[in-house]
Amino acid sequence: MKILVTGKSGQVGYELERSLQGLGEIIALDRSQMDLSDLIQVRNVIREIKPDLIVNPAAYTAVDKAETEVELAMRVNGEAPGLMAEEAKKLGAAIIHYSTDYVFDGSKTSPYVETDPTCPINVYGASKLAGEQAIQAIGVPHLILRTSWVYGMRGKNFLLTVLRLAQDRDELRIVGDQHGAPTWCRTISDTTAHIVAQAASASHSQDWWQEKRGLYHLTAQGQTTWAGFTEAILANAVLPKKPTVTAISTQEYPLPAKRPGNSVISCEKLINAFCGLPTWDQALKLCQD
Ligand SMILES: NC(=O)C1=CN([C@@H]2O[C@H](COP(=O)(O)OP(=O)(O)OC[C@H]3O[C@@H](n4cnc5c(N)ncnc54)[C@H](OP(=O)(O)O)[C@@H]3O)[C@@H](O)[C@H]2O)C=CC1
Ligand SMILES: Cc1cn([C@H]2C[C@H](O)[C@@H](COP(=O)(O)OP(=O)(O)O[C@H]3O[C@@H](C)C(=O)[C@@H](O)[C@H]3O)O2)c(=O)[nH]c1=O
Repeated sequence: MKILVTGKSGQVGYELERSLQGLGEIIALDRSQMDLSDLIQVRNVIREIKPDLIVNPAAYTAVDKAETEVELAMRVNGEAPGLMAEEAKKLGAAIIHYSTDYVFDGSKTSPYVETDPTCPINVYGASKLAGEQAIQAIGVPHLILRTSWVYGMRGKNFLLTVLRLAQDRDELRIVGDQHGAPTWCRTISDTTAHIVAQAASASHSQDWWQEKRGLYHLTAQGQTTWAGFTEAILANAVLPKKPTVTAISTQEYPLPAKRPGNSVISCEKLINAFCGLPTWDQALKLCQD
């Protein structure tokens, strides 16, 4: 099986290249080899490689910048996934795509399930929702995996921001009224590999995709706030001196893009269909080990 992975320098893309080893011929590309803002290039690269499966973690993820780069965010997150799905369909291939908790407005008081209505409150969320809908409209075998608050030991993420700020600050003032599940990028890549292995070992691949295709939530289990996440990061870290953490309200940390208050998404559907998931604090410890 030939597997095309996009965005190989990103957090999830980097881990996917490792997690998918042994499941087929992995062709992992970075932005310079396949730029999702160049739809003609995307089409040509897919036609040249002719993958059996496209795994697409590449995305425009700069949440605040997206508010002013609307057209670019929409092309990369909204249009390119639809084009990839279209090309996959022509090849008889399947596509696995990632989306976000930011497709919701965060007003629900319990975890969001896959059938809950979406209502993004920022451009990034709207662009990711457009990508989901574009794939769903094509009628190709697909999995859309919505995740949240992704971190790892490389790239740009909240964990590394906290460790950097901790070096020269006595106090970290962090939002404590947004709730979600921090998710290690390796949890996402390993779970994806588990699913791909299951699909590959099915006696009738088409029946497997027919049965399993669709939208799933994939995050670590349990929930916290950004302030709670910060406390846990600092507790695991070995530092000469640790700053105190003060939980503040969203209004006290104004940013260009709005964030949902409740970002917790239920993973029951994925757990029942595929495999279990670690709790966010277990995974964080492993990541920081
Ligand atoms: N990060 C998070 O907190 C969350 C992410 N997600 C989703 O999970 C998926 C994986 O995210 P994650 O790995 O964390 O994201 P990262 O920001 O770590 O990586 C994104 C990757 O996409 C690449 N990329 C950006 N623009 C383009 C482009 N025009 N063409 C090709 N590649 C491009 C980046 O390239 P370069 O390295 O050159 O910049 C980078 O390698 C995405 O779909 C994201 O929307 C969902 C919830 C939370
Ligand atoms: C650095 C810092 C951030 N914050 C707040 C701002 C924000 O509400 C929260 C998280 O900040 P960030 O800007 O890192 O997070 P953000 O970019 O909003 O993260 C999101 O990224 C996209 C890609 C997703 O899909 C989401 O699931 C989510 O992970 O922490 C503080 O309160 N104090 C601080 O010192």
